[in-house]
Amino acid sequence: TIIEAKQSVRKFPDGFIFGAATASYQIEGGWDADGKTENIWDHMTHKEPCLIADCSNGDVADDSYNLYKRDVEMMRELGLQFYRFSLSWNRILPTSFPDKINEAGVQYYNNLINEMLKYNIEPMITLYHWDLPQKLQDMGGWANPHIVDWFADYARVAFENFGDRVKYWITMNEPREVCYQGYGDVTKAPRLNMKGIGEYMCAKNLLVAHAKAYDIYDKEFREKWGGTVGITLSATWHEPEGDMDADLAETINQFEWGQYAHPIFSETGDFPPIMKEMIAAKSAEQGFYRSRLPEFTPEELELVRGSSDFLGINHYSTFLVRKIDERDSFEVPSYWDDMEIVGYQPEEWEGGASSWLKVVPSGFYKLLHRLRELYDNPPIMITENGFSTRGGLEDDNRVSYYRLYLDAMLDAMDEGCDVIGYAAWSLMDNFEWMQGYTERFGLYEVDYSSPERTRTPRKAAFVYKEILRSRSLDPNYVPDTTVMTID
Ligand SMILES: O=S(=O)(O)CCCN1CCN(CCO[C@@H]2O[C@H](CO)[C@@H](O)[C@H](O)[C@H]2O)CC1
Repeated sequence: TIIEAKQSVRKFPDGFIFGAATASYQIEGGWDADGKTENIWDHMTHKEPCLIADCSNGDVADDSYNLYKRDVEMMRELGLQFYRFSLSWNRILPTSFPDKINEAGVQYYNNLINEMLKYNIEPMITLYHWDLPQKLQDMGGWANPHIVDWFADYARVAFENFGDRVKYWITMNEPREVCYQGYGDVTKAPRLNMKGIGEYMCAKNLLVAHAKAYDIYDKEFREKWGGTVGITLSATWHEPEGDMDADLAETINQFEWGQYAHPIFSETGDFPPIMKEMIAAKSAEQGFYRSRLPEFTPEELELVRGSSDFLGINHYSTFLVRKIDERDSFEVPSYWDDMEIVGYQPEEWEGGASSWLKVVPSGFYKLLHRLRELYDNPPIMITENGFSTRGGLEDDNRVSYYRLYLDAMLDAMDEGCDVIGYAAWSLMDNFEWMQGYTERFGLYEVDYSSPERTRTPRKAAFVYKEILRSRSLDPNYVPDTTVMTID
């Protein structure tokens, strides 16, 4: 189905900011350089290399640990206003705790931040983008309530060292992927697979940890530095097919991103009521003495509610939903059995290299309106949106994806959704987790066969550059891709 972008040229509002995003484990390399210690992705990829599609890892990745000046040059070529990147917890704190600060690690991030500020590119830091210190995972990781203080102590060190120059902070990247895929399944490190139990313990502790970090910024740093702190949620849009009742779609949206948005952005706080009801009923049925969904204490509820200045959203695609039936065999207990719903995407939908990435711009539009309705129109920063291919510079399908999704976003903004900025995922190809380097998301292609990890702009980089330069969306713009300049 060819989805036509509108033919008119559309302007972005003044004040709207454009960027691009990456993450530490996916780009830095230097996995054990200058005192950095092991995280759960180092550990997993070294222990079982071929869990990754191409048996690769992030030991070197894009080598941004050494090539960050080229990265900043690329940001200048694109004309980025901001760049979202994440800190490697144990590049800064080798023991995971603040008893020892690794000056070389702090220096790397200071070098990157200072190089960006030299060219007026705003740094946006994600404190946690999945690379937990292995030592903390050995002590239970996100299932251990002590992680609240471990994370808060780490956050304070980051605020102290970079907060004078960094005004945009994101505590967590995609809690649902951390908890469901890492603790309730085997599709992300640490692959604990404690279905129906681990992901909910992780969810509660991670939310409290996030809130404690927010509170620290609020009380100890906001007065003197005036930055903003938010959280980034992965938000897939789900919708009913045909005459299926809309409640099914609403339930899976609430289990997927409402699980984290409701405790922070809703009037009442706490997990979504539908989640509490369904998991409590299932737990009783299954003989548990108490619900498998942990409870917040009254103090925790208060700490979490309202603990974000903006809502970061990573959106890529849309799923249809159906009730679980005899075709399915979800384990009991499990996240999927708890909601008795499953998402799926029709074969004929046009997609990217990632199995779950179908081109459905209308889903983005609907998601933005739903978030506006549910949480009283919070300021939303699109912290990731992008398209994967198998490689190649003539990426017309990536160009089309960006145009369609930015067009859908402008429609939602024209109708009142408070979207304040947008970051393309990703500045350059990088380690795509369990898919290794087989799925490419970069505006710039990275050559992994060259020790220099040469970065080359794709057609989409030239188109994105023009969108940022003209601050408008022209579906008929044809870029001259012969040379990339810094304007
Ligand atoms: O419901 S299911 O579990 O059957 C599948 C739902 C679809 N998921 C939604 C979340 N998305 C996270 C994307 O993950 C984000 O996007 C980038 C590209 O993957 C990563 O490289 C980034 O690190 C990450 O922040 C992966 C696909």
